[in-house]
Amino acid sequence: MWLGLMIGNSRLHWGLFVGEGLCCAWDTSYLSADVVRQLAGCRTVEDLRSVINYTRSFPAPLPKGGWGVEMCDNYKENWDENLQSLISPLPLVLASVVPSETAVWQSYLNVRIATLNNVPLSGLYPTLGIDRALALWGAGQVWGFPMLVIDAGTALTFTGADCNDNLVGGAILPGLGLQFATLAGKTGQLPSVDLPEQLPRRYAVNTQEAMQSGVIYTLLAGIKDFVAAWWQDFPESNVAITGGDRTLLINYLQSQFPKIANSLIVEPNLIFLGMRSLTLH
Ligand SMILES: Nc1ncnc2c1ncn2[C@@H]1O[C@H](COP(=O)(O)OP(=O)(O)O)[C@@H](O)[C@H]1O
Ligand SMILES: CC(C)(COP(=O)(O)O)[C@@H](O)C(=O)NCCC(=O)O
Ligand SMILES: [K+]
Repeated sequence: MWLGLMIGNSRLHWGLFVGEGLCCAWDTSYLSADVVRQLAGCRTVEDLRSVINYTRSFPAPLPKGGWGVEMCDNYKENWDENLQSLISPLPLVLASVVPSETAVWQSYLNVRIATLNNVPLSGLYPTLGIDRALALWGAGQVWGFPMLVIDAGTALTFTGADCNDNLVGGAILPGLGLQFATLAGKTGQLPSVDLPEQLPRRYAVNTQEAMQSGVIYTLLAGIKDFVAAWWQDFPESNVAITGGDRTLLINYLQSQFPKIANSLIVEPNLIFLGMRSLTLH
């Protein structure tokens, strides 16, 4: 058993694995050095449960048809045994795009840091985000290359590889939350605005809806353009979407560009699908 941890710019993403089987995944906020020490002392899954201030129920097995289901079933059968048999500290594979948060984990004794060198894609440039490389590798492993990954996280990224598992490249822009936060934070009169569940009307007659319209319609047009351009070059390619805003974005896309929405693979755990097949744990 081992833990996968992806440190993103908004929060921590966790996966609990048995071998290459992903048993459950959840998110938390950043943890203090003190909690990291407690985590290292966990001897059972129950300990883990009490130490990590999880935001979703844990352990929440992945939905049927999820990843490593065979492993999970096997794991559930032996649940009691597994509760007793945690190696302590539990092996941790850590990937991070936030160096200041990585430092907090240096005290954890059983940690391996995943780097670009561990990702079997070619043509990676040295400063590429490890989250982007892992998500692309994970998606390509499951659905094949060529592949384009859209990660709707703090930043929104496009990352694509061709049929030779070679990075073609991609793009980075502010994610949905960041766009709204920037508007509210860097102007004198614009308010904080929540992301609407549904696509707002395009022509707004109040400030909040005008901000929602501007950010969302422009982002949707951008996504459409990137995906269309990718399909021109790689007509047979799958396109996968992940990240904390994926569900909202799919809802909006469904209203505005249903063809694109229906052709996207929506998968919250792309990074862990990439992490599970690295040969470092
Ligand atoms: N509980 C939450 N905490 C933070 N962001 C959340 C949460 N639930 C949904 N989100 C959305 O997820 C986005 C961040 O995506 P995520 O993939 O978690 O980021 P990162 O990987 O960069 O840490 C935010 O823009 C926000 O709109
Ligand atoms: C682009 C990112 C900020 C995305 O981070 P996230 O929104 O997932 O937290 C991260 O992948 C990163 O810091 N990348 C380094 C630059 C690059 O990928 O070219
Ligand atoms: K991300």
